Amino acid sequence: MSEQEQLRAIRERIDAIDKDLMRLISERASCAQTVAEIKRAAGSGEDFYRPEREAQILRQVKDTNPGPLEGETLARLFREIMSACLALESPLKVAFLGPEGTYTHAAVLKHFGQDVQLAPMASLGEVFREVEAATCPYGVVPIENSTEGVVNHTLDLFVQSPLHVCGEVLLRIHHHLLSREESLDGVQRVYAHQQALAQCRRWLDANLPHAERIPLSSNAEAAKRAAQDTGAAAIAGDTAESLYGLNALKRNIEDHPDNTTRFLVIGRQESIPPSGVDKTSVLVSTSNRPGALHRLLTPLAHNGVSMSRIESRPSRCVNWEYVYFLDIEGHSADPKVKQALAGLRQEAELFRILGAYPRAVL
Ligand SMILES: C=C(O[C@@H]1C=C(C(=O)O)C=C[C@H]1O)C(=O)O
Repeated sequence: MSEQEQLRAIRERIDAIDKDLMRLISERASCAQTVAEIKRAAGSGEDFYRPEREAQILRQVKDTNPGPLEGETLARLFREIMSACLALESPLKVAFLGPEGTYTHAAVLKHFGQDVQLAPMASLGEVFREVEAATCPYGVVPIENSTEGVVNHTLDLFVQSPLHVCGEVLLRIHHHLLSREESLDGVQRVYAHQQALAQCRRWLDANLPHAERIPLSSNAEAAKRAAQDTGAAAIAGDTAESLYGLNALKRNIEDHPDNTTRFLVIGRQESIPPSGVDKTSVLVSTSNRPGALHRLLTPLAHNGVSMSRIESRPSRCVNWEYVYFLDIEGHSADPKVKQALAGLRQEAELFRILGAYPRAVL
């Protein structure tokens, strides 16, 4: 067979596969519609999103991937198929720290897919309020960064909010220096979110030691300003770069190449059923007595439950008293986690399960 004939044959095969894919995806979408009809008929409300089921499907795709595509790549494609199917049932509206172009925006798309309805908010407080007021069923907020640590404002909002955690998103963060200027010599001011300035501190010290660093409410806001301002640059990501038509004077200026931010999905649902690979987040406080924290955490050790994170924040009620945020491995409904939590509850003055939710898959 000549090269032309070989190519024609393989392209015919690809066309036939595409037809099959189209038929199968449409059949899958009809099934999702039927799920919605069954739930509506049973009167079980308009809440069709099932995070634990989505996590299981994505995990299954990664675990049974036959190749040659990467498991992560195949899971991303399935993420979009599910997003489109869910939008057919009922479009999902998600509040996040806007404007469009923030890293939180990118986290929303990574977790929910492209078919989500975006509700950009001006502050983290507004994201919480929007979800509390049921204007949006879900919100996405940054919680910690691998270089800069915890986002204190988010933790403080959790202390006062009745909302629950129903998912987590991990996003590799690449920062670029974006500007209307043609070269670094023209940059006198750098706008960015405080976290981004901190994550690029060494690069800025070495390359723009004399430029003023101006913290703003978000990186997208910084990009917007840099687009209007001569002599200015912004630190922001890919989405902001294309959205605000800026040049990347330098890409990937983050001090740590594996710079990752973790986001939480917040909602009003009290608990998400176990997906098989889950985490539980808990808020506790204890009196300021010797050994109090040790006693508080003992039930975790006794039940063989591992804690992946502990953060403390001032309680804001009494000086030098703290609340602790714990992330533990497993779901609050797993027998040993349940037992550990019961012990913790007895030792703690304040005890609240913020949520049990699937560990990030993508
Ligand atoms: C189809 C369902 O609803 C939604 C859509 C899903 C999908 O497309 O696979 C999975 C979970 C839900 O978010 C369901 O409840 O199974």
